[in-house]
Amino acid sequence: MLLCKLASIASFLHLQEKVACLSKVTKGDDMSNKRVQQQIKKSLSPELYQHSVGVAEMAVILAKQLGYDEKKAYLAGLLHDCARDWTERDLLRYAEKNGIEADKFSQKYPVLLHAAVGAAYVQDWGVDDNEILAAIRNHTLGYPGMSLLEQITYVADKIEQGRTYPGVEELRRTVHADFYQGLLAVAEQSISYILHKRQPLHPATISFWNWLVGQSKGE
Ligand SMILES: Nc1ncnc2c1ncn2[C@@H]1O[C@H](COP(=O)(O)OP(=O)(O)O)[C@@H](O)[C@H]1O
Repeated sequence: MLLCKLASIASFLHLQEKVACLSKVTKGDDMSNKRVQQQIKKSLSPELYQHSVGVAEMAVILAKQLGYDEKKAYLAGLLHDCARDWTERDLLRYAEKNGIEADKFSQKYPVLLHAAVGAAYVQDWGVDDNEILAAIRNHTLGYPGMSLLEQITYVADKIEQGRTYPGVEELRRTVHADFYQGLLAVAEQSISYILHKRQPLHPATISFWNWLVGQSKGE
């Protein structure tokens, strides 16, 4: 009888241990998320941090609209510009040291490396979700066949609440009415902006545009 009671107490304690362990893992996730949030706040200028929070919040709105994981969308948005404040020299040096390919275009315009460098850099903070890393890596140039999280981050970057350029309100309306029409309109706006400044367009963005147009025509 006593043995039986002891056994049931032991099994109860074992269960409790298991529950405690499980909640530690969950807590650990929340804590590491918190740590990442503190890291990013420390790493950015107040303006860029505000933009990043804006992108994270808009990414959550879009994730809700599209039925995507809101936590992942938030983190991708928050971290997307983590290397945007770096100097050209630091971007080039980091890329070289970490085996990040700087194509001819990026060698000439190293600011474009902030996306790929950012995706490598956040791994030091423990961010290892491949979808989030890809969303950071591709948020500036785009490419054909972007994943949903990459598209969300790309769009959120251009229409977050802090953006005030002419036409942004209309873009927000289009995105919320039909995300894919909105994506096309956002890409059109940001490509036109670069062309208007008479700047060259990265080849990945040309392919991205051609893909988007094809998609919109059902090709
Ligand atoms: N697809 C592209 N091709 C060539 N240059 C680009 C492209 N996208 C952005 N740029 C240029 O890179 C710089 C930084 O881009 P980005 O970080 O997206 O702008 P912002 O600081 O407005 O968010 C800008 O000067 C922009 O003109």
